[in-house]
Amino acid sequence: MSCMANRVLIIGLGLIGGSLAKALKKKHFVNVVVGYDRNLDELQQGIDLGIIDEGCSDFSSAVKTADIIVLAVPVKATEAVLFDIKPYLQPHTVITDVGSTKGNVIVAAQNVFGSVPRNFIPGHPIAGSEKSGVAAADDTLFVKHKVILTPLPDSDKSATRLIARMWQSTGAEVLQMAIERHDEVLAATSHLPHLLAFSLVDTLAKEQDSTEIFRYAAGGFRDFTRIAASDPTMWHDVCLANKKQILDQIDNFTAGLASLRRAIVDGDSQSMLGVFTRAKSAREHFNKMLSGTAYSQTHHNLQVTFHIRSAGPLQGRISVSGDKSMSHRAIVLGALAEGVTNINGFLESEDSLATVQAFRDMGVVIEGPHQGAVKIYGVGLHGLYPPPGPLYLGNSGTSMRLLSGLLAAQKFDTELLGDRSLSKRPMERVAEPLREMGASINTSENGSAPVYISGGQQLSAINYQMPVASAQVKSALLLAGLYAQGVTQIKQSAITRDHTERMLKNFGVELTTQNSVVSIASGQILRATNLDIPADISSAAFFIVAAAINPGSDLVIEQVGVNPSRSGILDIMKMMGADLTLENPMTLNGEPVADVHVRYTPLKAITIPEELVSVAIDEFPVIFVAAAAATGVTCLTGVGELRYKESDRIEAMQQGLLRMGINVVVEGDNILITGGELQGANISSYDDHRVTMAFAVAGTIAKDEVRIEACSHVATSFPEFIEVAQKAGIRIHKEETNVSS
Ligand SMILES: O=C(O)C1=C[C@@H](OP(=O)(O)O)[C@@H](O)[C@H](O)C1
Ligand SMILES: C=C(OP(=O)(O)O)C(=O)O
Repeated sequence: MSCMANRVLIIGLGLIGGSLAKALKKKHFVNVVVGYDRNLDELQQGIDLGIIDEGCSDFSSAVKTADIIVLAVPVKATEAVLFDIKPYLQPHTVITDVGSTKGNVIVAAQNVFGSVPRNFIPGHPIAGSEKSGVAAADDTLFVKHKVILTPLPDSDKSATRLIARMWQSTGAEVLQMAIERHDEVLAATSHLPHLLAFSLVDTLAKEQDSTEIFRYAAGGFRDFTRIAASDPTMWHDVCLANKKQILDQIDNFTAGLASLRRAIVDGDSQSMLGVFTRAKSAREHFNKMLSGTAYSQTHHNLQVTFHIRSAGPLQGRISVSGDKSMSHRAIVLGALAEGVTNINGFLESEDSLATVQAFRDMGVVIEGPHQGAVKIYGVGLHGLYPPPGPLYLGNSGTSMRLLSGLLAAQKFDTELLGDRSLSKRPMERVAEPLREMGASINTSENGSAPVYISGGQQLSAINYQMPVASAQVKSALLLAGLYAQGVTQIKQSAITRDHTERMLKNFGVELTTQNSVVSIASGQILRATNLDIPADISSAAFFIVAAAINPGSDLVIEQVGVNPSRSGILDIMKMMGADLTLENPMTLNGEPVADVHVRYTPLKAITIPEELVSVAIDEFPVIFVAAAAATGVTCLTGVGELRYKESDRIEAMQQGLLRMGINVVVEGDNILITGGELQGANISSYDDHRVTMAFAVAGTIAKDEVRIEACSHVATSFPEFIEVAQKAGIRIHKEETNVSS
């Protein structure tokens, strides 16, 4: 089989055949594009418009000389066309088709040839338009569209490659699928929506006052029914060709609609909201999951670059968004509670939204977030439903680890997936103690995601000495402990954030912490509550450092959570000489909160005490920047955990600071940073939100512009970073480049 093609014969010059002809000619994929159409006017138009090189009105010579034959005819006509071309087919000729159902095309080939020829490679371009005819041919129709090839197990491999290359030359992305799967998937994603559009328009058109209805039909109706203008004959054929799969999908949809109808009849708000809130986020979610990118960014083709110039003083009062750790926990505990939990101050970031989506996938109705307000209809400890597929947790380590603990105790199986960064992070640190409790949980070969959890295991309490200082591990075990027989005890080697413990108490759960051992007994019920989430100290940290290093600054960051298990940044900055005061202290749902007031004073280098590492763990990227701005050599030890975050944060900070002219020496986990004058530079974000924001702060005191590449990840924890930074007086702007064009 030759892998080159000289002549392509396209049988059927409709929209698809015509567009393919035009694209192949434009890309010079072959020397000659020959067209055939029963309708001689169409054929003549194809020649006149320059869409084909040659037209033929009888098959014999065109088929004999073709290297590739594309059947671009209605699926129902496939058998007749194959029969007609059979006498002239040459052994080397590769045949393909463009039909939107594949099972029947295979049957047609069997009927004509006895068995499917090895060089017949069925295909289906997922592209189209409600327009038809060769005049509508568009050579860009397939660009960035998918084409599914469904070769049989014994199909010729080089023939498959040739057809794949043909489609790729038109700009399409080529995939392969088994025939049955193709027909099932298409029934759900293409055939059902078309039938719904036809049926809706037909039903409304039959109403007596249909003219009125259509006159006032708004955009929603038009969007939904656009495809009802598609070719009726083609859709008639599709329905017959893919009957079983289409009927299954209609039944599935009818059942869904019937249950929505029931909810409306019963005035069952929770069920109605369940359908609407899940559907609202589902499209976005699946796009993210398929592209392996972050969760809620709508413009994932945009490359975001930050530009920062040295600022004047930072002044005034700012507020930063809600605490990420508490936002995750509020969703988890609200979902497990009995009753309705209202949250205010919820962080609407990629990570916390990943947790929201996971619980929606497990049947929990969650309204919002809307301007920080979220309402969760708790389902109780045993009310979660099996999710319809893997739970996709984007970039969020907290979601994956906390959920591992919770899901290990459920009756159903789950699979947890993450993006590229999360898929590299260690998950055995939660899997291993959960196994000790009796969980059935597997991680990948290198101990990371995907995490597979088999449900239906009765867990037993353990006494666990944590080898790493990790609030995520502790929290996972506390959640599992809610279900495990006995009293689960977790001993910490260092202080880690205790938001889970504090928040569980808000939900009425009793637990104790004594001599760094946290104990929780199972059999307790969580009762819904209302929660106010304070501003995130980890986000405030960027402005604390920025104000501390920019002469003349006087900045207040309002209502920041200053829980001592999180406030290491304040201690470290004070030790370095920063002028920092806490004002208006208060308590919100058991969490200490205060306004943080920072005024500029020169910083001096220190040796950071190791016991402050775990209580400032996420702030180290920006602490590196404070050290770069301080006089002298700052020493850090025991920060190895930084290597297991969204990036290797030691490496990321060292490389970036070196580019800015700062001497950073790393020996194992010991780091020496010599303060100095920072230069402008191009910096890589390492796709890490905290690294990005830390270098934005470094840019405020650099001599020349700092440019940070790939910054969209700030949405992981702080989507409004740019706006807040500008408000504080930082000269930062973002440049967006469309990488798809
Ligand atoms: O429990 C939490 O919410 C978090 C704990 C920390 O991780 P480790 O538990 O891995 O230290 C921290 O780095 C992360 O940003 C949030
Ligand atoms: C490490 C972080 O988060 P997570 O572990 O949830 O991904 C972080 O926000 O810095």
